[in-house]
Amino acid sequence: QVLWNTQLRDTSRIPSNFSRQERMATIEALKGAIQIPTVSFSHEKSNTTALAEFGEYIQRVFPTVFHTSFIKHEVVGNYSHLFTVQGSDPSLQPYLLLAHIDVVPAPEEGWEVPPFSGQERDGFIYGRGTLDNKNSVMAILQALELLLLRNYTPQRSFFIALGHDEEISGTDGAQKISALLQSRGVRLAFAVDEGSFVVDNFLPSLKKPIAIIAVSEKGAMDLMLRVNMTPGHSSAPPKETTISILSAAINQLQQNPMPNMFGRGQVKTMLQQLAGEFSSPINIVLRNLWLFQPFVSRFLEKNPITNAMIRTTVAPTVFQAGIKVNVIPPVAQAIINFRIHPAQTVHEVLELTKNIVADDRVQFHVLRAFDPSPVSPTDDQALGYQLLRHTIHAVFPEVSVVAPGTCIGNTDSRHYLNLTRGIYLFNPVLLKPADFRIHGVNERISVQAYETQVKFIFEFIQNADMELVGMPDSPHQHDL
Ligand SMILES: CCCCCCCC/C=C\CCCCCCCC(=O)N[C@@H](Cc1ccccc1)C(=O)O
Ligand SMILES: [Zn+2]
Ligand SMILES: [Zn+2]
Repeated sequence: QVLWNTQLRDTSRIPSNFSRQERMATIEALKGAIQIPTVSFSHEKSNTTALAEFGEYIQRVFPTVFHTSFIKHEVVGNYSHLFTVQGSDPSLQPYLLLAHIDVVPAPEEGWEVPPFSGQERDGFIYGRGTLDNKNSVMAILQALELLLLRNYTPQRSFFIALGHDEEISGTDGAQKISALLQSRGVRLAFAVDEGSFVVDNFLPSLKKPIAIIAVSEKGAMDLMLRVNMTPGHSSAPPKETTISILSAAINQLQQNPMPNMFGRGQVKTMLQQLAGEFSSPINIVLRNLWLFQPFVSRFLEKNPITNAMIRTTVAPTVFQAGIKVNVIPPVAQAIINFRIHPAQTVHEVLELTKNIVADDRVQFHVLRAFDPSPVSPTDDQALGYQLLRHTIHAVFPEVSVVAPGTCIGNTDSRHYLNLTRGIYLFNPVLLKPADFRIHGVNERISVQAYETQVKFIFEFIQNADMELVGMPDSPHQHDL
């Protein structure tokens, strides 16, 4: 167990108490950020005007961050932002806080308020980006602004990287920032990005909120399936057409899911650590997975999020075929989006897919693919994990267990694997099942949850300066 020195090195810890005026300004700043429609539509199309406006907006809202002598601000890839916060103790390895300023499109249908209005209703701020991921962009800068206004000077250096194209790959933003840091010889102690939450009532028999820190992220593959045939007159159709052959291939994939990998990823460890949080008899079941593993793994398949944690998922997302009502279509093609379980590889999933489809008339074209990310350490020496765990317990006293998990989506963080093996995906936001609206309609964050996120980062930055007894870079180890 890591021991925490109860005192800060210089005993000048700043309490996370904010005035009413500061809290109001914090909420208004987030609303203003939501109102700038920084939408990434595709590689070819993003709202660059909004991305540029967002850069000006953060300068206006966080003047102290931009005018502090030990903070350097750089624009990378035209619209991404890198902040270098120089700490006073060069013996401490720096860390990185990540977030992204772009959002997915939000057609107005189904929204209770316009998606880029940032309106507040019943204690919630609504809008595209309130959870993914302007909350993090704004909370990081807000917490730093508030610390600087209280004359905070960090001991451990850190970087803040705000990508502008996470929703379409991160190749112009995160990838370029990462290359820039690498060219400067930076090695990071750890990085923290979006990708998991504090969840309440996520499973019916969980008694209290739990915090899941994702320590690995799934791989991905966009696979195009294509069928070609000689076109003909629809009045005399052949027994099978390009559309029916392709549909049958997709149906095969839906009827034959990828194998259940429970026991070969983070989920088993996560459930074992959470066992005590469940009421009886589930706690008994989870304490005896040697016996109940088959039952538990089948249970997890029933919920789309837990199912995604235990297997490679297969989602047909694009289907194109047909050129005219009376022409047998010459081509039918579909894109299948796979999210690859950490215990599998792109190669394995591709081979499995070909075997499941088992039809030579279907061609396979890999459009984009990457393997799952390596599992980040969670042991006593893992500074990033321990700092998050400690800060979670301090800021979310209602959370009794912090457990490692797997991120079912992808984040900018994979572009930083060249700088650290300690990548932790955690958004310090408490979510109830009704608030899982990322990429959906009526995305929202409660005012309280956002204020807590700012408080969390305010505490986290200070905790990163705290003396961790037994950590490799503790400069005071010789005192022990
Ligand atoms: C007992 C079980 C507890 C489980 C708790 C689970 C809590 C977390 C659940 C879900 C969190 C999902 C977060 C996903 C973040 C993904 C961010 C994102 O949308 N990224 C895009 C990136 C991308 C990828 C490919 C093409 C374009 C963009 C994505 O993954 O689609
Ligand atoms: Zn995101
Ligand atoms: Zn997203």
